[in-house]
Amino acid sequence: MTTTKPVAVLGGGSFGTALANLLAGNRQRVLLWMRDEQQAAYMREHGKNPRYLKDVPLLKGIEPVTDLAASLVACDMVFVALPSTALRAVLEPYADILSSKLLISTTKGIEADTFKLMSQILEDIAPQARIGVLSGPNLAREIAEHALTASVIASEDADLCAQVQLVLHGDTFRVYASADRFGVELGGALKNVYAIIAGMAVAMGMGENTRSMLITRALAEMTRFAVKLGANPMTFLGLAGVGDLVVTCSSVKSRNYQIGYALGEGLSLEQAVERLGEVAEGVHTIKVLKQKAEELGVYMPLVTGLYAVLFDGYTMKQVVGGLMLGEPKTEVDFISTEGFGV
Ligand SMILES: NC(=O)c1ccc[n+]([C@@H]2O[C@H](COP(=O)([O-])OP(=O)(O)OC[C@H]3O[C@@H](n4cnc5c(N)ncnc54)[C@H](O)[C@@H]3O)[C@@H](O)[C@H]2O)c1
Ligand SMILES: O=P(O)(O)OC[C@H](O)CO
Repeated sequence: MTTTKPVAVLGGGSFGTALANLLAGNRQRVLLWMRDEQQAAYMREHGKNPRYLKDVPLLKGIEPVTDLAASLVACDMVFVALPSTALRAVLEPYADILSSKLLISTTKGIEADTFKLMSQILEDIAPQARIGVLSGPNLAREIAEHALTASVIASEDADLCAQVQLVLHGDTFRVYASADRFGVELGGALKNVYAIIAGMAVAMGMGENTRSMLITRALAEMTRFAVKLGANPMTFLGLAGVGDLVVTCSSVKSRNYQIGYALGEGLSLEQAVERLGEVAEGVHTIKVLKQKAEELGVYMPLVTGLYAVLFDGYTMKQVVGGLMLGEPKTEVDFISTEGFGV
């Protein structure tokens, strides 16, 4: 299916590039917006991104551009693939133009001062816009290399979901719809924190039992937190919950995992971030999440442990000791514990 107007993708990084190719592969015209004119000029001339997914040819139909206002005016559907730290500042000046658009966030982060998810920021900026979230186990590199992939478009607006399915569905990319925007988006933001822990654990030589324990307890922890905020726990059993958690905690292609791996090798957080040179949202999320969990009184030992290692000078060994020797507990939160006394 092709729409008559081009589709806008905002962000010239890995995900913006992969998404633009996916859309162009479905014969959509794409305006791929980035802030750097030199980068856009290089992409127009060489048909490749000089910095991200460098070896992936850009498909015909993608126009790298730097005029944000003109790009937004030209399109009805806008995918946002900007870092969470930049999204509000970049888009706020264009509130009027954004009001009539379909805005789909792909950014998996949480705003520091407000604890808002990215689609909530889009709502703040353009309350009249139609808003959705695309999330799932979606490593940019694998999408660009046509690995079979599934994702979730989540919105209260069923027509928006259908339109996004139409432009993205293809031989290698399948899109499921969900009405639980909050749960889908929260899952994508929370899993980054656990991927840092997983990377760290791998660098320190963890076994397969340990990986399984970590991912499963991470799922329990993030679901407990999400339920406290009013989310539907069932969403966490889907692609945007456990699906994304598994891929991000298992893949060396995940940047959050790479940050954790570097920490496990003994680098400081600053060194790890510098070595990566790309966005790893979990580095920001851990701070606000720890604070929010305390505020809400939600038990999140993995989050507390990672925070202690990153910012309070604890060693991984001390934290792991505390976790393993903690008081005995029952397992799945949502099963009755009557008679267990815990
Ligand atoms: N890469 C993936 O596999 C993937 C998959 C799904 C979702 N995401 C999400 O997409 C978002 C973007 O990640 P990415 O992988 O593209 O990051 P990236 O590090 O590959 O690229 C980030 C891009 O944002 C640009 N940028 C930074 N600050 C900017 C600003 N103020 N104005 C305009 N552009 C700015 C950078 O120049 C760069 O082009 C993140 O929230 C990430 O969680 C990424
Ligand atoms: O590379 P990461 O760690 O930002 O993860 C990318 C995607 O979110 C995986 O679904």
